[in-house]
Amino acid sequence: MTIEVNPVPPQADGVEASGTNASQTVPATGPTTHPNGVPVSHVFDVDPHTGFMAPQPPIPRLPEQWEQWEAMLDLATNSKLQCGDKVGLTEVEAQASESWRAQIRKMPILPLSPEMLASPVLLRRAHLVLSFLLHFYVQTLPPHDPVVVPRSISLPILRVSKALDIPSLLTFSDTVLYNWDYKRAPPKGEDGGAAEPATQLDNIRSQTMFTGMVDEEEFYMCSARIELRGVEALELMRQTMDEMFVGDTIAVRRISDYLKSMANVINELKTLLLDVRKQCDPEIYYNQVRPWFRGEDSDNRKRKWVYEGVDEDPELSHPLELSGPSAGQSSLVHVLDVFLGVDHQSKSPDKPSFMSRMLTYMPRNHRLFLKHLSANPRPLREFVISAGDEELLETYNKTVLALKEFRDAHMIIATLYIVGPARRAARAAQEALMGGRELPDFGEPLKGTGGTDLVKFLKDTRNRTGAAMISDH
Ligand code: HEM
Repeated sequence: MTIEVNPVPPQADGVEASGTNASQTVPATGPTTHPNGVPVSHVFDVDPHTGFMAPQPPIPRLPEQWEQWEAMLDLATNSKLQCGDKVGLTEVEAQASESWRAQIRKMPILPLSPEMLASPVLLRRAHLVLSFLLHFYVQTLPPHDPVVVPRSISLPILRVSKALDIPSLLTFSDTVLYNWDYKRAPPKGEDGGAAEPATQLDNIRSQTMFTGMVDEEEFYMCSARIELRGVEALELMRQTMDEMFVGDTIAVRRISDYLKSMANVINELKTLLLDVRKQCDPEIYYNQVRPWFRGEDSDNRKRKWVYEGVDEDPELSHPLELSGPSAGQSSLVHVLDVFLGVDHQSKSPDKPSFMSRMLTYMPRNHRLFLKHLSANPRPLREFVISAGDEELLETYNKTVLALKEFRDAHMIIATLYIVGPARRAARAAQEALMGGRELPDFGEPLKGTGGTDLVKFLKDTRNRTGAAMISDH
């Protein structure tokens, strides 16, 4: 059970926790507990209560020093800026965008300060704010203009991204993991402390959005709920790995029970995914929310994104690839794949698979956690094969089936939210152009925000999941 892992920084063998003040290091492989008793997950910023989500609501605003970034983001959202290629964009809307962009170009290049560089919490909010500004800037441009990101955004976002070791554009961590708050203060839990976030799935909201519409918020919160509900799967995974370490008959029974529970959790993740339909309208999502996410590789006109000033700073380099945010960057789903032994490796050696490309878009410590997990010397799938236990084999297969069914549901959602609206938008555009004559087919396959040929890609990942099931003869 291995996954492809892109190059990681030198601390891969001994990782510093960035979400806490902890400075323990752990080896890159081994059991789920560090020799000095610290759970491995703590070191990787995987919280026992919120998993890959920030353990507490992230800071909603940067300190005064960086107020200009926050103020420009407020201005963009309050002015309800519109994408430059929106059908029927009015002159007033185009001018509002141009005036906002002119202010961005005049904004000074704010330095990061040692305090920010030492604080993951500040860096994450800075990445979030700057990447929303970046996407507002790029996507409001007139469709034929070149994409030149002004220094006031390009230099700080490149520096912040370098410090966090993630790409310099909007990622899943900006829209979901580090972009949440409670709607109301959480009630008290049984122990008198605040109730577990995983019990508060209907009590969470987004902090920052492009449109402020409920459809956009529900799109982010659907993923957030899946991350929080998935925390139980992470715990079951940990318990399974500890039992595999023991490996006797009692351990096999326990693992079987843990896998049964995990299949139930994955079934619930599927329900949470399908629930996105309750408050996120597919046409609104496709036409008004999704266009903001486009990265360089899903630009309709294949424009390059030029980050102004990058050549003037020897510490910086031009980004090599820029895919927009996708829940394909959710570490939780990758972890389930790795744990169950689903193989997403690319079959062509010089072309990394989408799944392995998406690792580079995840927070560094989550990427390292995946690397740690995939280096596990006792993978579950092999354990199940060698145990030769009928019940264990059956529960393992049922858990893999649950993940495959999650992906079946995901294909339904992608069809509903992208394929259908894309057809309708193309038909409407053609009818306007051709006075209702017969339409030609799509010239190119539909692209996901992560730049994939989405229909083929999603079918492939679904089929690869099913292929992990073990036949019993
Ligand atoms: C309206 C909701 C959603 C839509 C329209 C959607 C659409 C897509 C598309 C088009 C892709 C192809 C990759 C790309 O180019 O971006 C993708 C990939 C992916 N999405 Fe979603 N998605 C949605 C919600 C979710 C949620 C809530 C999750 C779970 C956290 C999720 C998990 C994934 C994963 C893991 C992949 C990688 C491919 C795979 O593992 O099958 N998606 N999604």
